[in-house]
Amino acid sequence: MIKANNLKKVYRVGELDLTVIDNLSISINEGEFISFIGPSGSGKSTVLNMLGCLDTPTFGDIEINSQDITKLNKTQLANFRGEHIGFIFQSFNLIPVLTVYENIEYPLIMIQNLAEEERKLRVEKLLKEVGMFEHKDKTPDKISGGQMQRVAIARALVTNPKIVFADEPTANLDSKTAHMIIELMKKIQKEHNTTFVFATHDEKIVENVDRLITLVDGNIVEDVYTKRGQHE
Ligand SMILES: Nc1ncnc2c1ncn2[C@@H]1O[C@H](COP(=O)(O)OP(=O)(O)OP(=O)(O)O)[C@@H](O)[C@H]1O
Repeated sequence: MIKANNLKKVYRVGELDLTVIDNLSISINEGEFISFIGPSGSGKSTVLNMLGCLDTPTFGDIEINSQDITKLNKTQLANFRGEHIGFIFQSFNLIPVLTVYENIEYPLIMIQNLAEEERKLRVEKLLKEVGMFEHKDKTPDKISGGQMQRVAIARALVTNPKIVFADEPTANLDSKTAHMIIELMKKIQKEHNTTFVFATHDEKIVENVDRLITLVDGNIVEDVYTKRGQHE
């Protein structure tokens, strides 16, 4: 489903070339619940952004659903991302002037040309799935952080992506809410066979994934299937 070969990412900082990812290769299978872990600055977000088509590698290639995305131009890449990939961020990134309903509907208007009735069906189904139907007409300032992340999850899923990337999705949530959000993502993974790829420091996510990939200084130093992944 995802195959990355010899990825390298170099940032130009002033006069210096800073190599933050160096010769990284990885395969991720359909339906995996997987996380990148590692110290701050080890390159987790950089890898997630490249695999998720938000950023491009300096060298190397990435294949997603048999498409080499490093061959696509900017517009093609944005379209590909809209069709195949969902993103969940630490800071939720909801649009403040739109209601909960409109935030979830937004990718369908922007990316997929769907009839209004089909949009309504999809948005309402997801509102129910993430437990936010009764809050659908509120703006983000009227709901809690956990509820905002539920909306962000629904927004990430509304285009029916096969892969969802989640960068520190629980970092701004209290422990109990974080737990509920992880359970919600696990449920979605099981029911839809959606691949979830996390970057996190959160032990609660680490305890729940099938596979853990440890990054240090932009390299994979460990790639293990957890007991949960082996037995289920
Ligand atoms: N746009 C950029 N320009 C220059 N350097 C960058 C840029 N983005 C990230 N870096 C550097 O790349 C390295 C990896 O950063 P990255 O955010 O991917 O790490 P991370 O493991 O996700 O860290 P954290 O756990 O703190 O979020 C860091 O040294 C960071 O300073």
